[in-house]
Amino acid sequence: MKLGAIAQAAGIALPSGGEFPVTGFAIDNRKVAQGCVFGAFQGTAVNGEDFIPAAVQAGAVAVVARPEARVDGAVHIADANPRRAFARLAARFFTPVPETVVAVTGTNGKTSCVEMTRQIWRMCGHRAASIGTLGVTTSDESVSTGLTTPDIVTFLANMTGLAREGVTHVAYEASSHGLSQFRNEGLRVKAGAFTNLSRDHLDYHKDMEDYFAAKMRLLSEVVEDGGTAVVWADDGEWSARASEQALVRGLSLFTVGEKGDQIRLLARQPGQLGQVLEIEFEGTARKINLPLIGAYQAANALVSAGLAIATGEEPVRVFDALSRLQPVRGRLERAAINRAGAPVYVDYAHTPDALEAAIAALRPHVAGRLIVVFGAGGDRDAGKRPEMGRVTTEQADIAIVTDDNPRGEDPAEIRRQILAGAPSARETGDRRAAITAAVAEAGKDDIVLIAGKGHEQGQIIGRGAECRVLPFDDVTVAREAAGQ
Ligand SMILES: CC(=O)N[C@H]1[C@@H](OP(=O)(O)OP(=O)(O)OC[C@H]2O[C@@H](n3ccc(=O)[nH]c3=O)[C@H](O)[C@@H]2O)O[C@H](CO)[C@@H](O)[C@@H]1O[C@H](C)C(=O)N[C@@H](C)C(=O)N[C@H](CCC(=O)O)C(=O)O
Ligand SMILES: Nc1ncnc2c1ncn2[C@@H]1O[C@H](COP(=O)(O)OP(=O)(O)OP(=O)(O)O)[C@@H](O)[C@H]1O
Ligand SMILES: N[C@H](CCC[C@H](N)C(=O)O)C(=O)O
Ligand SMILES: [Mg+2]
Repeated sequence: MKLGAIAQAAGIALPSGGEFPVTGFAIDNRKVAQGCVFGAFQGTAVNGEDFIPAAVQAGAVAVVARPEARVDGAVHIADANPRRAFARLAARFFTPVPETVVAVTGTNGKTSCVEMTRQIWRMCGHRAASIGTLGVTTSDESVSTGLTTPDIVTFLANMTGLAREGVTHVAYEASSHGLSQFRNEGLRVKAGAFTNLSRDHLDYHKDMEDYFAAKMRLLSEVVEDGGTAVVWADDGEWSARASEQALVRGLSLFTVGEKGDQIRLLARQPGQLGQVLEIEFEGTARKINLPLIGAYQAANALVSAGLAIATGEEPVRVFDALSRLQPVRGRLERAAINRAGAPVYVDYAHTPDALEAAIAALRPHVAGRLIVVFGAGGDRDAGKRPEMGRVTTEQADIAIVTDDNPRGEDPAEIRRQILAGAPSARETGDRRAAITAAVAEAGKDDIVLIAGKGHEQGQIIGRGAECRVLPFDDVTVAREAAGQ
């Protein structure tokens, strides 16, 4: 494909003709091959513009960069927002792409929703995939990309790869980092979902308004004209504002929840291994036997149903599929039962709100004590740490603070910050020791919740060149602690 044709299709002006072929796109000079278009972006760690000469040396034929950047020896595609311009160009290069694409944003529930949406589509007979924290997942396999929202080149290349394999439906996770860095653009996104907003990532976003604005780009720009916004209606002001954003943009609005207009949750009865949901859809009441516990999983299942309906699935088949959903890896996953008979759950709660939701999900099942083992990641929002401590000590019976990916920080200092909000909590830095102690202590009426790492397979220690990932899997450690 010639650069001129790509630029024309993307609606981007070129300084010269562009009568030469493009062989690929790269945002890292180390990945540039002869004939590539290089995107030079100012990052949080380094300035990509510093790598323009190296990229040209490696064969870049064009560089997308700010007008003030200096480009010698290649076409300078100047744009005040180079990430967006690059994404638009790259999206013209990577074809084909799956026909039906939806995206999910929100603080918690993105991974769960994209995975449940994938499962519903599959049960409706489609070849479907999801892209997010768990990686690129199809019915056959799951391949990690390392980030929730991969970089734009990986993202589009994956989309094309999936389309070539015959995948027609993809649900992807749009993190706030991904949205603000234009890591997922240029596709025809038929529907976008908003799950909720609560404290996270305030190391990256200035404040909650800034964080919300990043998420709202999904509804204001990424979803295609005439598309649908599926909004969880029960998150107060944030839900109201997301709905308003959808209407201002002229999207169809599909709201879900107790306050939902399209799928209304009328009642929820927790059972031993699942729950019965009573819902109303288009004036008809229905009962759904959801084989997953917790209000939060009910919310995610209904948002996912909304996405499937918004993309044309038969509502009856969609609601039927909910009763056959498989658990999402590391989300309230029952990892083991200890010798006394106490179940041990692993969950990915790593925000105050998620801890509250995970504890609330288990509470109806606890006759004795709920023992929670948790920590907070290093080099991430520090302000959430005391809040995580406070919520957990308030809602659990025993709270044990431990390490969760300290990265470049001193783990003792992270624990100290959590403990500032949780003076009554215990402290055991070594995660294996903390899990082992919790599992050993649980009696037959108790439940253990191990929060924060979910599906993760490693403990990240150190930063930059010093960074090491020590193998660690909460589920395996829980099983070992339970003698299984
Ligand atoms: C803060 C953040 O989001 N950083 C991500 C972002 O980096 P950045 O654009 O700021 O890039 P940078 O490292 O400063 O480099 C600037 C530019 O120079 C280029 N470069 C850099 C070095 C070099 O030798 N040559 C070169 O060309 C880089 O490719 C980049 O384009 O873009 C990079 C490429 O896509 C990501 O690898 C990087 O993720 C870092 C490792 C990270 O930890 N990100 C986390 C916080 C993250 O993104 N998390 C979210 C949300 C999680 C969730 O809640 O689910 C996610 O979507 O995963
Ligand atoms: N709808 C929800 N409401 C409140 N809490 C939720 C909800 N969905 C999930 N959670 C909590 O958040 C945790 C993470 O869920 P999930 O992985 O689906 O979210 P995510 O948005 O993808 O997270 P991340 O930002 O880390 O990618 C769950 O283990 C649970 O504790
Ligand atoms: N996507 C999330 C994952 C957090 C998981 C937790 N285990 C941690 O390391 O903080 C983040 O990057 O903030
Ligand atoms: Mg996720």
